[in-house]
Amino acid sequence: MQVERTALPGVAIITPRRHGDARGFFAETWSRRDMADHGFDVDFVQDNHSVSARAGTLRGLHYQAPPHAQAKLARCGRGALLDVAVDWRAGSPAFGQWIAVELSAANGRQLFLPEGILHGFVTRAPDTEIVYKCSAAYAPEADGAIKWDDPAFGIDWALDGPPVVSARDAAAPLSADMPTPFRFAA
Ligand SMILES: Cc1cn([C@H]2C[C@H](O)[C@@H](COP(=O)(O)OP(=O)(O)O[C@H]3O[C@@H](C)C(=O)[C@@H](O)[C@H]3O)O2)c(=O)[nH]c1=O
Repeated sequence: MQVERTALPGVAIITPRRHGDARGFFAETWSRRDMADHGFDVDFVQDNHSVSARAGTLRGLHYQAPPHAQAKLARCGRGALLDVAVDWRAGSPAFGQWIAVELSAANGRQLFLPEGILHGFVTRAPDTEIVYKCSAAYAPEADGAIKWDDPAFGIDWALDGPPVVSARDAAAPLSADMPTPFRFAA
């Protein structure tokens, strides 16, 4: 697998090797051994799968607060999406910075997010599917969201028009009104 570090410490683009043949391809989409060899020591306990019917559907920016914080490994099983990570760890050299990576069924890329990173994405094609591994179980009482268009972050979602968002995401607070519960650990 190929590992590309990003400007956010601990956030990486992972591209598994695809073994192509006349039938198609084979890929290991998650290997604990290979991830550990690259310095990612993470123990996933839950897999999530969502499908968004319309292109321009935006989910985020989401987190689970400690002690239920989640590292995630996301990939796109069908269609294409722009995956966004925002560093929300107090004391991080990249605090408040964001990156966006195109994940698609075609490019096979994955995005690894450590704890303390806000996660969101916008779909680029109808019926786009995302699957992601999480290092902590769902804990509704710790589930949180920050407004996707928070001016403190200034994320360029490259939208054509207003996105499709959930009622919860439309009403999410700004980061200025929600102190981060995360601390950066180098
Ligand atoms: C996240 C989650 C939701 N649910 C339920 C709660 C709710 O009834 C329904 C839909 O939840 P949501 O609207 O929060 O789904 P969604 O907006 O897709 O939330 C997800 O967004 C992306 C960006 C993430 O990073 C995820 O961690 C998660 O927060 O599913 C679970 O049962 N388990 C879970 O782990």
